[in-house]
Amino acid sequence: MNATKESLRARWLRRGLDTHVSLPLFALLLLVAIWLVTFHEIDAERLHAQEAANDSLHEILGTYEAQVARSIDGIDQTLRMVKYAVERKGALGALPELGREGLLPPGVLFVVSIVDRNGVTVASNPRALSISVADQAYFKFHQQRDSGATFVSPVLRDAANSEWHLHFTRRLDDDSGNFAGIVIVEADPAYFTSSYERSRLGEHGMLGLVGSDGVVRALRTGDQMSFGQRLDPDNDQALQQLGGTYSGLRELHGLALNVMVALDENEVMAGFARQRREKLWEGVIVSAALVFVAGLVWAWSWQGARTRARMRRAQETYAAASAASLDAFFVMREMRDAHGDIVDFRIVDANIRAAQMMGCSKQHLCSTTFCTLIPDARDNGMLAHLIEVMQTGGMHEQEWQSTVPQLRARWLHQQVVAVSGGLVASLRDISERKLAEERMLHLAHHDTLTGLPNRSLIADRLEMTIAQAQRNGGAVLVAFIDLDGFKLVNDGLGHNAGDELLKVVADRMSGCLRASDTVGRFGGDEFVLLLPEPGEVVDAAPVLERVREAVLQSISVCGQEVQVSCSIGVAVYPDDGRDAETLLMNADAAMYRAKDMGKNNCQFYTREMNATIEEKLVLLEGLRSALDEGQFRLVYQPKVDLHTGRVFGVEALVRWEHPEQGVIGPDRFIPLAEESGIIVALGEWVLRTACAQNRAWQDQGFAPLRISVNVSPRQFEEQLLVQRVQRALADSGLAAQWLELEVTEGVIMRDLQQAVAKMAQVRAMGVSLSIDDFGTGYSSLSALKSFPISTLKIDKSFVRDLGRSMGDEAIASSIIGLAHRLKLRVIAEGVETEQQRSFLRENGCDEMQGYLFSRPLPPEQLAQLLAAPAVKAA
Ligand SMILES: Nc1nc2c(ncn2[C@@H]2O[C@H](COP(=O)(O)O[C@H]3[C@@H](O)[C@H](n4cnc5c(=O)[nH]c(N)nc54)O[C@@H]3COP(=O)(O)O)[C@@H](O)[C@H]2O)c(=O)[nH]1
Repeated sequence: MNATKESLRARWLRRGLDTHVSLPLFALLLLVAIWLVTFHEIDAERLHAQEAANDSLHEILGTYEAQVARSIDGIDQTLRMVKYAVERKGALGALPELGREGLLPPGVLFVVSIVDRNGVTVASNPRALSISVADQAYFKFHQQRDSGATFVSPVLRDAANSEWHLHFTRRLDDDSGNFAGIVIVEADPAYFTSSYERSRLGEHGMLGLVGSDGVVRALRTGDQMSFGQRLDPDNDQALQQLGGTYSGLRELHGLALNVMVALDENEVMAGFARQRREKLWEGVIVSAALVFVAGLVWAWSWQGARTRARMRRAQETYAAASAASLDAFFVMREMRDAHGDIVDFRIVDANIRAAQMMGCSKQHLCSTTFCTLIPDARDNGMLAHLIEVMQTGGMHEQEWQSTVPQLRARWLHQQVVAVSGGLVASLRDISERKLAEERMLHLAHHDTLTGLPNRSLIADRLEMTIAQAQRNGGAVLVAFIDLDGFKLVNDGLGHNAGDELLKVVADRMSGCLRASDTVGRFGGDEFVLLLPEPGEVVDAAPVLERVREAVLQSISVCGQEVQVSCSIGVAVYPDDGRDAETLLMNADAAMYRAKDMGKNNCQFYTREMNATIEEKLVLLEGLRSALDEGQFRLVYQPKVDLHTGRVFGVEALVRWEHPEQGVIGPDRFIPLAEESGIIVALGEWVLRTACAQNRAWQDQGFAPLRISVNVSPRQFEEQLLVQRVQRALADSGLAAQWLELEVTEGVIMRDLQQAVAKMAQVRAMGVSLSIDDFGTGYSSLSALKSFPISTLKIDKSFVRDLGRSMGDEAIASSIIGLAHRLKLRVIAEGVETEQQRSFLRENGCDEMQGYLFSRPLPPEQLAQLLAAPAVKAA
C-alpha cells in the first residue's frame, strides 16, 4: 500500500518536473508578479498624484486666502475711512472730501454709501438712488449691536443697485456712541473670484467665499459664477459635494468669512490616469508576450513529452511483446576483420522465444555469435544473406524451409532489418500454417474421394509434361477413360456403391502405371492418364492395356459383385495436339469412338473423330425439326410365344428417315434426343403412333396383339407420362390391355419409390409393364418384388453367346428362374440362332424376339406377316 503511494507520489513529482507541467505554473507565477508590480506602481503613482494635488490645493488656498484678505482689508479700510470722515464731516460732506482726496475706491468696482440711523441712504459714490435699507439684515445687525466689526452680507440687490452685490458694512456712532447709521461698500462677488487661474484650477476647479452662516458669497467653477447657495463650511462632505475630493476651506481672520478652493479630481488625477493606463497596457502587453512565449514553449515541450511518452510506451510494449511474443527476436552486432569485412555477427540481445527456438538458454544466446550458433551458416548462405542485408540496408523478409538442425521449426518467416552497426532479425515458426496450406493445396488439387489429382491439377501437370516433352523432343500420351456401366451401379446400388467402385478402380489404375505416369479423376466416372514418352509412342500401349484389364476385373461393392469395363480414348502430343486443351478434347473424342465401338476397348485419336462430333451436332440440329417435318417412322418387331410359336405382340422401334443421310437407327439419335429433351415430344409421337397402328390392325381384323413401346429415362420421369398414355389410348381407341411399356432397370432404380408409384398408376390403367435389358443393371431383388410388372426381358448381350458361354447361360437361366419365382413372364431378345432358341426353350423361357423370327418390319409388311397362313416359329 505504502509502496503504491510512494510510486504515485514519485509519478506526480516526475510529472510536476516535466516542463509541460511546470512551465504553465511558472508562467502563472510570473503573470501574478507582473500584475502585482503593475498595481503596486499604479498605487504609488496614485499616492504621488494625490499628494501633488493636495500640495497644489494648499498652495492655491494659501494664495487665494492672501488675495481675498488683502481685498477685504482694502474694503475694510475704505469703511473705516468713510466712518471716520462721516464722524468728522457729517454724512453729507464725507464722501465728497474723500473723493477729492482720491481716497475712495474706483466706482466701477465699489459703491460706497452712507445710511443714516433710520436706514435711509444719505450719500453714495457713485451717486445712487436714496433708498431705505432699514429692513436689511446688515442694517439691523449694526443697529442692534454695538460692534466695531465689519459685517459681510449675503449677495443681494436693491432698488439702488440692480446688480447682485456683496455689502460690506460698518456701524456709525454719534458722539455719544449711539447708533448713527452705517457705511456700506458694495462689491461685485466676481471681484473675489477673479484670481481663478485655469492653469492651476482647471476647467472644473472651485474658488469662492463662504460666510460663517453657510451662505456662499461668491463661487466660481470654471467660467460659471454662483452665490447664495447654502453650505455648511464645517461639514467636509458638503464641500466635497461642491468641489470633489480635493477641497480646502480657511477662515478669514476677524470676518465671518471663509475662503474655499476645490480641485476637480478627474482633472487633478488626469496625469495619473494616463500613467495608469500606460502601466496597464504595459502589463497587458508583457502578459500577452509571456503567455505567447510560454504557450509556444509549452506546446513544444508538450509535443516532446508526448513523443517521449509514446516512445516510452512503445519501448515498454515492445519489451512486453518481445518477451511474450511468439516470434523469436535477435539483435546482432556486426563483427569485422582487419580488412573491414564482415565476418560474423555477435548476438547482443534475444527474447525467450529465440532461446526456445534455438534450444539453448537466453544467456548462452546473448554471449555467442551467429556462426557459432549455426556452424553451417558460412556454407549454407545464411551468413552471406545477412551480410547482403547489411550492405543493401532496409528490411528483408522471406519464408524458408529450414534445414538447420539447431532450429526447432520446419518452416520459418524471417524478417531482417539493417540498423546502425548491426541487424535485428525476427523469426516466426510458420510450420503449422504451411502444413495447413499444403493440406489446402492438396484439397484444391486432388479429388477427395479417390485422392487422385483433380481436373485442375491434371491440366497443370499436362501443361508441364507438354513443356518437358517440347524441351526434350519426346511425346505425351493423354488417355481419357470413361467407365462403361458405372451409371448402372450408381443408379442401381446407390451412390455409396458407386463411390466404392470409383475408389477401387482408381487404385487399380494407379497400380498399373509407371513412376513417370499420372492418373487423375476428371469428374464423375471419367479418368485421365498422362503418359510421358521420351521415345517411341508404342511403349505406353501396354500400360493402357493393363489399365483396361484391371478395370474389367469384377469388384465387390456393398456385398455385391459388379463388373464394369472402360472405354479409353488416346491423343498423343505432338501429333494430335500441341496444347493441353486440344489433347484432352481429342482424347475425349477418341473415347467416344471407343464407346461407339462397343465399349471396353481403346481407341487412338484420328482426325475423322472430330468429324463425328461435328456430325453429332449436325444430327442434333436436324433432330429439332425432324418431328415437325414427319421424318420419323415406326417399325415393328414381332414377339413370339416360344412354346406355341404364335406372334402375340410387337415392339415398336423408331427410325429416322433423314432427308440427306437416309435411314438413321435409334442408337445414333435417341441419346441425342434424350440429352436435348426432344425425347419427350418424340416419345409421345411414338406412343400415339404405336397405339393408333395397333388399333388399325385390330380394325383390319387381325387378332389383337400387345404392342410394346420403349420409354426412355427422361420420358419416364416426366410428370405428364400417365396423362400422355391415357390420351394416346383414348385418342386411338386402343384398349389398355394391348399396350405395354418397356422401361430399363436403371430408370426404375434412380428413384425407386417414385418409379414404383408411377408404374402402379400405369398398371392401374390396365397397361402392362416390362423391364427391358434385364441383367445389365443392378435391381435389388427385394425391390423387384414390389414392381407392378408382368415381364422381364433378358438383354441380348446375354443371349448372344448362349451355347458358347457358360456364364451367359448361367445368367440367362437364373433370370428365367428368378422371373418365374416372381410369377413373371420372361422374354429373350436378340435371338438369332436356333441354338439360342433351343437353349431358351429348354430352360423355360416364355417368349422370344429376334432376327431368327423376324427383323423389325414396317406396318404393312408386318400385316402381311400376320396374314400369312401359318405364322409360327419353327
Ligand atoms: N426410347 C426409345 N428407344 C427406342 C425407340 N426405338 C428404339 N429404341 C431403342 O434404341 C435402341 C436400338 O434400337 P434398334 O436399333 O431399333 O434395335 C432394336 C432391334 O432392332 C434390335 N434387335 C432385335 N432383334 C435383334 C437381333 O436378333 N439381333 C440384333 N443384333 N439386334 C436385334 O434390338 C433393339 C431392340 O432392343 P430393345 O428395345 O432393348 O428390345 C434399343 O435400345 C431400343 O430400345 C423408341 O421409340 N423409343
